[in-house]
Amino acid sequence: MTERAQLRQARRLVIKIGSALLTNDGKGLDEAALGLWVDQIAELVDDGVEIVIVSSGAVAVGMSRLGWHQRPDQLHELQAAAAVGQMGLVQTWEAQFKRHDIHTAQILLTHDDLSDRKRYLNGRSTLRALLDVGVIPIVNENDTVVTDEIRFGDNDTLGALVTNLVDADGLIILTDQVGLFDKDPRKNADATLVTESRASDPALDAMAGGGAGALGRGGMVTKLRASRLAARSGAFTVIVGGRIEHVITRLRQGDVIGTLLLPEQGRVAARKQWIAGHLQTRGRLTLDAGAVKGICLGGRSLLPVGVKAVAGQFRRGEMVSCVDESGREVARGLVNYDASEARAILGHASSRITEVLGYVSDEEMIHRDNLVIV
Ligand SMILES: Nc1ncnc2c1ncn2[C@@H]1O[C@H](COP(=O)(O)OP(=O)(O)O)[C@@H](O)[C@H]1O
Ligand SMILES: N[C@@H](CCC(=O)OP(=O)(O)O)C(=O)O
Repeated sequence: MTERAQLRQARRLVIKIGSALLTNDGKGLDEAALGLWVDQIAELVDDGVEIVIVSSGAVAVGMSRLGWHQRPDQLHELQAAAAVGQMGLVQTWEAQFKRHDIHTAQILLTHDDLSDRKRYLNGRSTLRALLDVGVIPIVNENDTVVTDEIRFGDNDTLGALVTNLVDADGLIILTDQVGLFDKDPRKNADATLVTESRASDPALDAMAGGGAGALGRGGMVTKLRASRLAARSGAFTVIVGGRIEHVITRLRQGDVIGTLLLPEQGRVAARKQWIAGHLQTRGRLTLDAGAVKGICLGGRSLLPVGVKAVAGQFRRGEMVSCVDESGREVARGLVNYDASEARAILGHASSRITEVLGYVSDEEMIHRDNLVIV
């Protein structure tokens, strides 16, 4: 498979759109451009792709609504502008998606939300619940409450953290340049486009050092850093020009536009490493000998039939420890059922889950992609 085919196969994508692009370089919200992206995103949704949008532009839209021509230095003025602009931003997203009968939801996050374990999990469940019912979350930083120290600093990082959070296949960063160049194209006429690279390649650091535009905050440095963060959960990143005609549709078709930055490891390996490193266990499943053998030696998923006991209180998607009958931990993984459901279906064949619970979420108690053997 060529690397661009990953875009054709993606089932869940995060699309981040920068301020300069959304506001047509500060001339107010570019509703026409936004409408064109929405049309293309609606096609992806039709195709079964789940989409999360990370939309910058609150400060820029607020500035334009308030008639401010220069980005203020004072934090409280920035926050005020963001509060005004966020209204315009979400109204526009909502109205544009309504044309396609697609609902949107506003999600405002701070760095604190993603570093606090409970809020992280809550944020994750909310986002997943929205995706499950076909709603498109429109995410931005919660500019009203953040202070200097806890600011993400830029929405590129937020986009990558959301990519990790929802376990997306990829992050698409739409910006005002057609992609990452080997030097800042606004200052160097001979700059050439990088079409594909490993996100981890150190040679990229020197290329991205050119600073940001007047409205954007991060420039390419934060986009590169975002691609490395996204790579931690095995996701690819594309940095691409949002003004390229049919940009999202063309990316989906596998066209070579923009800069594709690839993770070092395959998705499953990276995701397992990320799971192992990031999550604490919330409960314990005791497995019978057959299940231990199946998951440790056979690389199988854990089915309810192999579970003998359930301890602790956990929700769907949380991390549990799997122990053998002597209590020795053999694996950890993200469980598909909450604790009470798991207690109800333990020991049962997967074909009986509907009979026992009245519904079935997944055949597996823990899917093999979400299991780490310890
Ligand atoms: N190597 C590079 N390739 C492309 N753009 C670069 C590079 N170095 C710096 N830049 C600058 O990064 C800007 C995009 O970042 P930014 O202004 O933060 O946009 P956004 O609002 O989309 O996040 C470009 O306008 C460009 O001037
Ligand atoms: N939360 C801010 C984000 C600013 C920001 O990161 O902008 P950008 O570098 O254009 O993605 C806003 O909405 O204005």
